[in-house]
Amino acid sequence: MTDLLRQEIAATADLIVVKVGTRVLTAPDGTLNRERIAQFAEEMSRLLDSGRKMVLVSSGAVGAGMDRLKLKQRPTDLARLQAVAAVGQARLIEAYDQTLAVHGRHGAQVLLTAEDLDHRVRYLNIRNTLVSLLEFGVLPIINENDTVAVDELMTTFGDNDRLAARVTNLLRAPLLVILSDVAGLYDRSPDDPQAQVIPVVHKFDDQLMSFVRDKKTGLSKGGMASKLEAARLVTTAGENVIIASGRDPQAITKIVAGETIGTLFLPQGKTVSPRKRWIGFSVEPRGRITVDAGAKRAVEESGRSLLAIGVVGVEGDFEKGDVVRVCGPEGNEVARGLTNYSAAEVARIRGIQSDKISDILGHCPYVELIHRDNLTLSRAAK
Ligand SMILES: Nc1ncnc2c1ncn2[C@@H]1O[C@H](COP(=O)(O)OP(=O)(O)O)[C@@H](O)[C@H]1O
Ligand SMILES: N[C@@H](CCC(=O)OP(=O)(O)O)C(=O)O
Repeated sequence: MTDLLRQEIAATADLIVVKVGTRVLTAPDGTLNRERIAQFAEEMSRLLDSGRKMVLVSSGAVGAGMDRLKLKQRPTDLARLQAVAAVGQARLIEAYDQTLAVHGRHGAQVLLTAEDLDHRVRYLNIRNTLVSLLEFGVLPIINENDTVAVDELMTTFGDNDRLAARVTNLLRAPLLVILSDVAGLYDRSPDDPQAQVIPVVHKFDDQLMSFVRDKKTGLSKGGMASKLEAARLVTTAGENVIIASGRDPQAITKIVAGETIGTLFLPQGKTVSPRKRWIGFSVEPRGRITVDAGAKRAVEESGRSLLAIGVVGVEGDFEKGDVVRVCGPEGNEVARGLTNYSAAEVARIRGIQSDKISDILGHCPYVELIHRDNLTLSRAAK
């Protein structure tokens, strides 16, 4: 079953986003592994030659910068990390480009921040640029813009795994491949000799999250938790993710041949429209609206718009047009949506019938607090 599925996914994935993490691209002392970069570039060239469109999300700027500046240890303070990444980013692209050129291909540097993807216009500009690069037969090589973004360098969450997921959703790519130093998602700590790779994940549940055994080290920051979050973002939008070992120099080639390697995460439901992907899986929400059980059902099960009458609470400092979380009475996120009213307005009209909104606010531009066309369910629709 899984093998047939893999073969079908491999055969139909005309556009593949590949994310390569720090652990694969750097030696244990943190410096850049140029041999691995050359292998990736060669593999990417072959796949481009075979007619697939490929996008690479590559970490490794800090490692490359350490090489250049002859640092033996990864800096721990932010400004120095950013400086090292700025030096290294140029080296990283150069290293990819050298091998790509041997195969008649070119790499293009694309540096992005989470905020770039929050803005609808910038988001569409990024999409247009990437699509044009693909039409030129060029390999876009994406990294977070470390000079301005601090998330990926310092925190445990906003890392290249999630950036890769957002780029996959932006391009509507059918497959995201995340390459790391592990063979896939293990059913227990990777250090445990009994640990087995889970070949396929059908559903995101609490048990899945319980397999995460991240130990934070100085090297990479995302860990398996952020890989699972990336997989959730992509599969909820209706596409596929494979986590596999980047230590295998043929990993992508094998995946494209439909071989059973790594962990395959299957789509969680129907394919989600491009605009709803942006709302649900790209933008960072600016606040939270808590709704009662009836409104939760209306949104989640009946696909209805959210009305003020079902709102019981509001948090955050959002404006009209911002994306907010919609949470049920127990606090669980039900959906994300573009709100028609600011946080201050929602606080005044919560629990109110729609025809009374203008009595309170003096105007009522919209009957719905969030229109259903602007709502994306956080769990896939059946
Ligand atoms: N259940 C698990 N299965 C596999 N790897 C896991 C698991 N839980 C935690 N990990 C850790 O996730 C690490 C990979 O993530 P990360 O360090 O962010 O690598 P990368 O630099 O490739 O992004 C592995 O080295 C492993 O220690
Ligand atoms: N952007 C930085 C850090 C990337 C990073 O740590 O990411 P990852 O290894 O994917 O968790 C770099 O290129 O070195």
